[in-house]
Amino acid sequence: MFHKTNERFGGLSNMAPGFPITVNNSFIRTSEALYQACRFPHLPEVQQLVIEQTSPMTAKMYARKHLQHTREDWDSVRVALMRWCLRAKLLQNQSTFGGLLLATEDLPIVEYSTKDAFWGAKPQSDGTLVGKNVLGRLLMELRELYSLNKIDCAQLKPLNVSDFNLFGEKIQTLTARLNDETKVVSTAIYNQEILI
Ligand SMILES: Nc1nc(O)c(N)c(N[C@@H]2O[C@H](COP(=O)(O)O)[C@@H](O)[C@H]2O)n1
Repeated sequence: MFHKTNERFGGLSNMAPGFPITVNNSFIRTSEALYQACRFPHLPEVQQLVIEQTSPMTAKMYARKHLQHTREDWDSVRVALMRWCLRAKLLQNQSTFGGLLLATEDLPIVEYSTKDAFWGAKPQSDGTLVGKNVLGRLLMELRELYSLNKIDCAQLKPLNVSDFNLFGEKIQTLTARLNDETKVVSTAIYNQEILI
């Protein structure tokens, strides 16, 4: 289970600092900011302000102010967008985020949340956690693919949804960061698997 970003597995949270993502040459501090920016592909100026926020929570709060302008199909694409944002976080932070994911071994991953029973699970009076835990499920899915070397560790193609844009331009294929040592090893294994 993860809750606060400064705890052992806090890096699994989209709110965790230290796992930046570069999209179309734009530096994005957190997967939360990237995910929230994806609400507004038709409003580059709102995306800019979301991404400029120095904390992921203020990025989310800023997006909240513009909720009424969220893309109309949001509810049907948000899980796929979150999956893609997590893939992007992993692609460009393999030695850190990838290491953390693998360190969870085969434990269940649950985001403890007092308010969000969709992405996470909420504590009940009997001590259990109840919720859809969609973020935890996506993280477990990603962990499985990553641990089985079933992920391309060199690049990530844009998601196949309409208007997948950042600052007025189509999101291009993302590439891994060159100084991410784990990537090199994982990519080699991935490529071997493809070649076999
Ligand atoms: N308000 C809030 N505080 C936190 O500490 C959280 N971890 C979250 N959850 C994250 O919010 C994102 C979803 O945002 P939407 O509600 O869909 O706009 C997602 O990253 C959750 O993990 N929320």
